[in-house]
This record gives sequence, C-alpha cells and structure tokens, in this order.
Amino acid sequence: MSTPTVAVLGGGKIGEALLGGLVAAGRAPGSLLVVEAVAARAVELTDRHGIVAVGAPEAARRADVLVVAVKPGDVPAALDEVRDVLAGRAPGQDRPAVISLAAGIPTAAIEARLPADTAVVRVMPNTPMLVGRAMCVLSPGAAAGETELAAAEELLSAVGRTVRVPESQQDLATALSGSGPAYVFLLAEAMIDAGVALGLPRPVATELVTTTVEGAGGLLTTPGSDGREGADGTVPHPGLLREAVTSPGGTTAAALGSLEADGVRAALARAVTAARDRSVALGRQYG
Ligand SMILES: NC(=O)C1=CN([C@@H]2O[C@H](COP(=O)(O)OP(=O)(O)OC[C@H]3O[C@@H](n4cnc5c(N)ncnc54)[C@H](OP(=O)(O)O)[C@@H]3O)[C@@H](O)[C@H]2O)C=CC1
Ligand SMILES: O=C(O)[C@@H]1CCC=N1
Repeated sequence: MSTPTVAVLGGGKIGEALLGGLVAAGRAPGSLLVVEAVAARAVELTDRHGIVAVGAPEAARRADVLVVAVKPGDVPAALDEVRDVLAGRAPGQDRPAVISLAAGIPTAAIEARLPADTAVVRVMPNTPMLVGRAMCVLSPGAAAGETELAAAEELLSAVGRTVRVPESQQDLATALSGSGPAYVFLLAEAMIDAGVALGLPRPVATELVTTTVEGAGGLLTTPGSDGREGADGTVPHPGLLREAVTSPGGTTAAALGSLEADGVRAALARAVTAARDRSVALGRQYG
C-alpha cells in the first residue's frame, strides 16, 4: 500500500513542526502537502523540508489525512475552503480523516462545517514534534472510530508519543503539554539570565542550562531513575528526583527555599489554570 498523503492546512509553527518532524522521521516529502496563506512562508517550507505547497481545493482532493493547523480564529475559513471538495469525495474510505491541532476548538464545531460523518480527531501536539519528541493528546469526534484513531496515532507516533483522553480533558491537556514547552523555555531563559547577571559568559550559561534541562528531562523519563525498586516501567517521581539533588544544608535547599517563598508552585498552578481557561474561551469564541 502506498504512503497516505497528509495535507496540512497552515504551515506556521506547529504545521512546520509536524511536517519537518515527519520528514526527519523518514517520511517522503512527496507524501506531504501544505496549504499556507503566506507565500514566503510556503517557500521556506519547500526549501527547508522539500514540502510542496498547494491550494486548499487540491489539498482536499489529494489528502488521505487532512490536518488543520491554522490559528483557532482561522479554522472556520480554512474548513470552508475545503468543504465542497470533500463533499464531492465518496463518504467512507475515500474521504480523508481530519486531524485538528487547533487549541480549544471542539470536534463538534469542526464536524458542523464539514460533510456529514467526516471523521475528526482532535489532537493537542507540542513543538518538540520537530525533533521527534512530541506529546500528542488525541480525542475522537463523533464519527471517528478505532480505525481513524489508530491511523492518527500511527502518523503522530513518528514524531513523538501519543495518549488518548476524553475530549472533556483537551483544554487541560492544552494547558499542560501544548503550552508546556513555553514554561520550560521561560525557566531556561530566566536561569541563563540569572547566570549572566552573576558573571558567567552567556554561551557558558546557555550550555550549562540547556544541558541541565536535557539531562533532567532524561531522568524524568527513565524508569527507575528515582531509585525506586524494579525499573519496571514506573514513571519516576519528580519529588524523589528533586530530593536526590538536595543535600542537607546545601545549595539546592537554599534555592528551593527561595523559590517556595516566592510562591512558584502557586504561580504554576495559576498559569496552568489561565491556559486551560483560555482554551475554553477560544472554543466558545471560534467553535
Ligand atoms: N505553536 C504551538 O506550539 C502549538 C499550536 N497549536 C495550534 O496550532 C494552530 C496553529 O498555531 P501556530 O502554528 O502557532 O500558528 P501560526 O500563526 O504560526 O501558523 C498558522 C499559519 O496558517 C496560515 N493560515 C491562516 N489561514 C490559513 C488558511 N485558510 N489556509 C492556509 N493557511 C492559513 C497563517 O497565515 P497568517 O499568519 O497570514 O494568518 C500562518 O502562517 C493553532 O490553532 C494553535 O492553537 C497547538 C499546539 C501547539
Ligand atoms: O498558545 C497557544 O494557544 C497554542 C496552543 C498550545 C500551544 N500554543
């Protein structure tokens, strides 16, 4: 069987993360299409990843999987551009499944703008997709069955990990893993700046911090790294990993005491709540 054609509506940050990640994972660029409103951006995607840009009707005609990767407010217009061509394709296997990456937009709102019984899978990805380290959170729409969900998982597993959740949990997934990389980048940026402020050359501070974040990520995802028995697939506990760094009366305890006094946990809880609420609001506004 030939490789299914994946067409991505919107070649921005997340569209490129998906397309670039798929190419980096070994997928033939010829099996990928992008529809991108900004002409110069389309040229960039061709130059960087060898992806061909086409118009929305052609994408709708050729796609086996249609990915919606435009901003939430642009979703209705993007769907309107493909609806008629999709309606002209036979329902069932000939009609592509739709994977929506748009934050906040419910599957029901997407289904309402497409031909009846279009299979829609809502996915919250994140930008580490570009380097094959995505967290993609999937929920099926009303007409998406096991076949479409499994196909979406197979596609996205090339660029990272996948997990299924009920759609009611998607706004929270958006707040944790969708936006989450930005929290880590902010933390890294602030640590680098602090090191520079205290006298380290910026390239040195940057190498120290980025390698530390990478190493900490490795510990967080390596079963048994927290010293618990078994290494049997148990997810390491962040608290135990943190304790292992924290020598009695030492430097880490001093830093953590300062962070707690500044309310870092409450600040993160408020941030995640704000992101979740914004996702809900986007769905109400544009869904
Ligand atoms: N960035 C991220 O980390 C993540 C983003 N998402 C979701 O992905 C979606 C895209 O986000 P992001 O990539 O950051 O946004 P971008 O603005 O970077 O990319 C969207 C691109 O699509 C273009 N566009 C707009 N309308 C159309 C259209 N009708 N047809 C084709 N292209 C169009 C935009 O052009 P123009 O600029 O002219 O509007 C822009 O170049 C959003 O819904 C977001 O919620 C989900 C998870 C993570
Ligand atoms: O900021 C946003 O709205 C998108 C969704 C998750 C990450 N970026």
